[in-house]
Amino acid sequence: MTGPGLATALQEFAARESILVALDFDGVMAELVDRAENARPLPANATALATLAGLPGVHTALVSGRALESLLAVASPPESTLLIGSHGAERRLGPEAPPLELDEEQHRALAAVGQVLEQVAPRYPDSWVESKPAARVLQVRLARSEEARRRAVAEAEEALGELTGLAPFFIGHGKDVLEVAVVRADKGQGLDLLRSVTGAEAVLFAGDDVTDETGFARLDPARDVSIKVGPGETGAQFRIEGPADVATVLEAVRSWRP
Ligand SMILES: O=P(O)(O)OC[C@H]1O[C@H](O[C@H]2O[C@H](CO)[C@@H](O)[C@H](O)[C@H]2O)[C@H](O)[C@@H](O)[C@@H]1O
Repeated sequence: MTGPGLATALQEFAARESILVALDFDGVMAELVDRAENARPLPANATALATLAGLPGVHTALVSGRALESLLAVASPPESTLLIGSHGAERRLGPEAPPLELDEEQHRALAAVGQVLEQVAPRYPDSWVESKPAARVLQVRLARSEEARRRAVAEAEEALGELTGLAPFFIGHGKDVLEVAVVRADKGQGLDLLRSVTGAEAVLFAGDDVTDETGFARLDPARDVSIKVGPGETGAQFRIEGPADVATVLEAVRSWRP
């Protein structure tokens, strides 16, 4: 899995009385796939998460850019697992998840953004637009070439730049996606919220995408553990190769629980 540095950090983390294990979904719990609705957690990751979720003093969470509804559908998380969706804009911290409410101006901005992306997508075969409660996402993973993916995103950004007179919207880049949200949220805020509602002494967070960097930045290396999954620049302390290594990390935490 890991170097000795990560093994030691996990052992120290697991020894704390109350811990939060928070995981990104796509590219961490699940391998990336062409269509978002087809992603599923690797069975070993799902089992390891469920085992941790049942231990005293262990809080578990999924912290995802997905809409909460989509996260629930693909992840089938344990009942007690806290959920952060839409990069922090949606939460399920108990049996009920309060619906995300947009004001009229935000609805108008979301519709305009959606229209722009819907105009760009057909020019790049097999690109499509995903709808989320507070965002629209141009999905270009299946576009013909790297150049086509780059052009689709650049074209969308240029057209978005011409929109005026709307409520603010926020552009984010993920893996083969351009995401435009009308609610400002990030995974760092999501982790802060989870830390405060759980009262956990220490937090482990694993993520694979640029959007996870705000989460890594919120962690304190003296007590928390941040893990980048896969390649790419990162501010995380540790790195593992891919989703297939996640279960090993979770099992290590379980094995060192007092
Ligand atoms: O924060 P995450 O849980 O990693 O969610 C981020 C985005 O996940 C989805 O897109 C990504 O996964 C898809 C399925 O593997 C893949 O096809 C796509 O290229 C990836 O970017 C989701 O569709 C987005 O809305 C999320 O923001």
